[in-house]
Amino acid sequence: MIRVHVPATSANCCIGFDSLGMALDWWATFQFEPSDELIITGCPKEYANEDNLVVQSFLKTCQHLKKEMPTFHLHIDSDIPFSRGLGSSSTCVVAGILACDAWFQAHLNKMEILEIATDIEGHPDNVAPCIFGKAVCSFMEEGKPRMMIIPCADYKCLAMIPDYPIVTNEARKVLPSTLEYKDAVSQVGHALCFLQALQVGNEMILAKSCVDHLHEPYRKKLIPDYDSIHEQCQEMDLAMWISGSGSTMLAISLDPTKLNQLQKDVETKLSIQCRQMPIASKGAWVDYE
Ligand SMILES: Nc1ncnc2c1ncn2[C@@H]1O[C@H](COP(=O)(O)OP(=O)(O)OP(=O)(O)O)[C@@H](O)[C@H]1O
Ligand SMILES: N[C@@H](CCO)C(=O)O
Repeated sequence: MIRVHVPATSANCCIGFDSLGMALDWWATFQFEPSDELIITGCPKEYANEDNLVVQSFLKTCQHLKKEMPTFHLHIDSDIPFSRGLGSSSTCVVAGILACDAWFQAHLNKMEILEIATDIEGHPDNVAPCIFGKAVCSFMEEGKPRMMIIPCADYKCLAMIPDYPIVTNEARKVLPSTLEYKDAVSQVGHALCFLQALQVGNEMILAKSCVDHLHEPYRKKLIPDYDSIHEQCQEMDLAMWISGSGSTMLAISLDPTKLNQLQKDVETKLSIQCRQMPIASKGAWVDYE
């Protein structure tokens, strides 16, 4: 039996649209056993068929390795919610690729895995930290991802998870096609300072560098609770962003008491479910039985 353990991720991190993400210490497990036919358990019925993203990612990896697609029993054990901006689709993609690699003992290296995963997801910002852990920044060069791992100071994360989904494809349709030059200049400055503050643990600069021009101004309209949470985070000098394409919002801090206070307010005043976790220091991994 092959078991793949895969972390949730928070992409964009405010200023890094499609190019920055971090792995969260919140794990899903995907178990694969040989079987005479494809069986999928542990997920809603509508996903229990060959279109399942895990199965499709396994198939794509078979094609890459020039191997026949085997049949297996896939059991998914995940409480990472769908379409909430916590990288649930990336967990499926990375799990399918790693399982196929393990099945055929192909020993793909992590960059090859990232290339296949990016091809499937369309952008590397979730799949890269899912594979490598920590925070990862990336860009695309002639269709291939280039990336750097960013070691992070000891930040804790608070995920504030509304009870409504936002499908990534829909959330991409609200984005503009052009950007003012002055906004591009502002974005570069904020992004550079964000990365440095993330590494060295400068919480004040991290909070101030959370100003985005690429997606948050457009997507916040899809999240009715954004404005009040954003306002409270600004008052508390807390870094906060729309996680992935939403609807989750993530706040991070070195000081757990600040996150506890925010969590209490968000749960009681807005009835939004919260969960705290550190940044995951490692990425997806496989074990065998
Ligand atoms: N446990 C699961 N079982 C089967 N399919 C899943 C599972 N989790 C996620 N998926 C697939 O991923 C899709 C959700 O992807 P989507 O990109 O909309 O959201 P997300 O990955 O959760 O958020 P984001 O990309 O913003 O972080 C689902 O429609 C389904 O196809
Ligand atoms: N960068 C992606 C992450 C969600 O998959 C987006 O914001 O659309």
